[in-house]
Amino acid sequence: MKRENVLTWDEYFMGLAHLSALRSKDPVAQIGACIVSKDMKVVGIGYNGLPKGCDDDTFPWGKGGDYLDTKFPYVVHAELNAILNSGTDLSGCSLYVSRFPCNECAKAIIQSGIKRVIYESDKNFYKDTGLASRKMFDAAGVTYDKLPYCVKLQVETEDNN
Ligand SMILES: O=c1ccn([C@H]2C[C@H](O)[C@@H](COP(=O)(O)O)O2)c(=O)[nH]1
Ligand SMILES: [Zn+2]
Repeated sequence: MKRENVLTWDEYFMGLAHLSALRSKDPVAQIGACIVSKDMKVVGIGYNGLPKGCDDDTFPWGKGGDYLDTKFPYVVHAELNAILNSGTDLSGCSLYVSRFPCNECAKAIIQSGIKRVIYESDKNFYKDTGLASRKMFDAAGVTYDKLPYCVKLQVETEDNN
């Protein structure tokens, strides 16, 4: 008899986004993103991190003080990294991301041809950045759906092997 109660597709792809987020060096926010094609193949994955050649130990990770001494001007957002890592046509794809995208990521999402965003945290959703994202998504016909926090990485035990 087959196993029941396996992960749904949404849980599976959001789970991959979470796994990717674990690579982030940001001490405050670890964001993961996973792009999925119409035929349910993973075509891009990413997390928030510094651009190539920018040393994790040299660049700042703080949020306070001078703008140039904070992480904000330097970190590549998870969604953008997933798009840049994909190297393929993303028309009609879905993007799973652990936090609702900021307006800069929204622009990249729209321009890449992604048509659906599935997110978990709505930390940005009601901020100006999230409002701008929604305004652009609505105009461009990109849908966005919130997933409940239901994804847990399960450690194998003898019982569930
Ligand atoms: O759409 C987004 C927005 C932000 N991020 C990344 C960028 C930073 O590393 C953190 C945000 O840090 P806070 O301390 O929560 O301000 O998240 C992203 O990947 N995608
Ligand atoms: Zn962003």
